[in-house]
Amino acid sequence: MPSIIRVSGLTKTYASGFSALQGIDLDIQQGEIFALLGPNGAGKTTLISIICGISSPSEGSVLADGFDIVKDYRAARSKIGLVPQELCSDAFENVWSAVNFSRGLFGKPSNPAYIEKLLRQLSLWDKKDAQMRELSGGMKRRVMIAKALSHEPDILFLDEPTAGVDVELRKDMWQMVRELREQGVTIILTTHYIEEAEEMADRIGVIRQGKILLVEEKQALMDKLGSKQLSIRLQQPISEIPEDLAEFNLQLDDEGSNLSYCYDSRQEGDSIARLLRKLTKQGLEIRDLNSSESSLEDIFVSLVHEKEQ
Ligand SMILES: Nc1ncnc2c1ncn2[C@@H]1O[C@H](COP(=O)(O)OP(=O)(O)OP(=O)(O)O)[C@@H](O)[C@H]1O
Repeated sequence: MPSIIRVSGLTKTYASGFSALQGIDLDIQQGEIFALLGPNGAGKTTLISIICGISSPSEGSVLADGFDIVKDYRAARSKIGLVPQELCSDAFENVWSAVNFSRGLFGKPSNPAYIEKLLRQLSLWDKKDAQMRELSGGMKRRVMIAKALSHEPDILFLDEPTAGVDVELRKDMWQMVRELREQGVTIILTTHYIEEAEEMADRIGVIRQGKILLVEEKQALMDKLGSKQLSIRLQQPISEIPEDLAEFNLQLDDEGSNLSYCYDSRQEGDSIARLLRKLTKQGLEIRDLNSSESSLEDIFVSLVHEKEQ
């Protein structure tokens, strides 16, 4: 797939001297949902602000659909819609005007049919005459999305789209984002909800302290770093792990009545079968078995932690 955004050697040093981005290289592919995942202060908003032309880079370059965001600012910016982290709009303006006005800002000719389609798609059509102050938080967020899409961009940035949003609305937002992708819009979202990245993204980039730690297909990331755990409940508690089982990565918990076996799901081979045979040989009777997979959250925490060392 071709890259629709190409970030090369991007750095950002704020006037305070703080270095928020330190040599970012990143390619976003056309038509994907890309999640930029990182803890608070990692540099996500700074990166998005530069790509969207709100903040200027210190070094490096960004191409949006082939246009340089500094040299060809207008052309690059017209390709991009941004839903900022903070909801900002005029409380007394009505929905239709707010969205229509945003389109005008990009110098696009008025297109009421497109705005109507957009508002219908975002379930805002019946609110088109309502003032912003009359809307619920979820509706306001949808208006922000409509504003960001008003000039028909190919790329949509969503900065923390579901921060502080309840579970139901979050799921609606996810559905909406998927539908946009089906229409060919490339989506880049920042989040620190790992669940959101797990649920939505085709690829995930992890950023920390102004550096990209990794970029991977979501599934590959989960397969690559995913470990599994097998919980073995014993009929009778034991006081220590028998020496014969030393080769396995076992932990004894729950007052001796549970053995936890941690293994790499890709390299498991026949170790579980061997472990179970050895348990039987030791005369340990099994009451129950339960296996669980590590989530993206576990992976993320271990990754960020690992790089800190
Ligand atoms: N105008 C500024 N001047 C100086 N430092 C800044 C400025 N804006 C942001 N920073 C610093 O740059 C770092 C990255 O901030 P940024 O907002 O990009 O992080 P983030 O990953 O979006 O965080 P969050 O998840 O909390 O929104 C932070 O340490 C922040 O304090």
